[in-house]
Amino acid sequence: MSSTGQPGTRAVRIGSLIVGEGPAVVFAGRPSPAPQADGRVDAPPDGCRVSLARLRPEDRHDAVAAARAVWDGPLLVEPGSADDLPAVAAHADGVIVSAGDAGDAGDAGDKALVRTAARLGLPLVVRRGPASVDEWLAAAAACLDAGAAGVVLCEDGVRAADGHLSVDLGLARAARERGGHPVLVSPGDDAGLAAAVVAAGADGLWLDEDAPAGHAEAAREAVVVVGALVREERPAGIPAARGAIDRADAALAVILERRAALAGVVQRLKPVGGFAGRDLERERRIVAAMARRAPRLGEARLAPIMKAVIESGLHLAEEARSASGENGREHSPEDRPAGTAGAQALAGGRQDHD
Ligand SMILES: C=C(O[C@@H]1C=C(C(=O)O)C=C[C@H]1O)C(=O)O
Repeated sequence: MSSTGQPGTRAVRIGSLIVGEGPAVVFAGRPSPAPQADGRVDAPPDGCRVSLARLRPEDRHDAVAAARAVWDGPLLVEPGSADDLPAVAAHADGVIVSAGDAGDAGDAGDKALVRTAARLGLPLVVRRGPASVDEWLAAAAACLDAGAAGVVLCEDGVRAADGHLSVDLGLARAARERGGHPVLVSPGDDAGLAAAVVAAGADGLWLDEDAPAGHAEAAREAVVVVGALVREERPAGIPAARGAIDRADAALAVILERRAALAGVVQRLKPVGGFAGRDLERERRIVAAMARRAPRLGEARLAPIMKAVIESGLHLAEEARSASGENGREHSPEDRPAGTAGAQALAGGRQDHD
């Protein structure tokens, strides 16, 4: 955000959410306050999304109103026809349209729908479908010409006859670069692609409306951890800077947990493990290597940090060893470096919550 608190040119506001700068975002499907089978309620996504085309026309207004009744956060709605626009205007924070409808190839009715939607004073999210990058960007330009309050592109991929969804991250990246608009990617219901989406430079993703419970939360974890590593953030105030620090710390926690597990493996394999087998020359080389990637901190500041990190790992290994008897090889919890949600997110794995 700029120093005035307004989003920059790439960023688009959807309700209370800024898309395009700051953290990457996750839109889930229809909002649902329902707890899961184990009584757990998922952490809320950043936004929700309702598509009306697959509902009967007479049910659509109520569907949008029902979504708004249970969800006061950012809400995107995809109208099925111009008749749905009053409900969209009353409740939505953004309108989803198709590049094929907005661009030159759209038929008169579809183009009229997009033009009317653009005049609602809301941002438009333009799905690519089978359009080329040129057609996609031309559709985005047409939406802005028609009065849209900002445009977000969404790479929603192409579904083959066998049901397989092909999402083109390279194309999404090229369109973001060329068009200057934020880009979302829709990886179907596969939260395991969330890390790749953010690593490719997209500003967020949306999941299928029927994605299983827990997938939005898993996608969010991946987006936070990977986003902390790859997204440039220029926070303008203390709350934004603290938010960015929280995301960096989330990634740090995942790495620290993983590192402790790996150091524990070495303790069990070395002839003399734990504090008794400490290797200070190896520790010095670790700090020197890290200083090349963290030159502002440098060796002098990294050394005490890594001393604390290494000693925590040694304490953990010694505790695990005494808890599991003589050799410490059985039942060691640190044998499972991929056991946390964050680590699974980094690995692009799915979260199963059933
Ligand atoms: C892991 C080892 O044991 C100790 C812990 C280290 C670490 O956490 O990186 C490094 C050196 C040793 O003091 C090792 O020898 O590599």
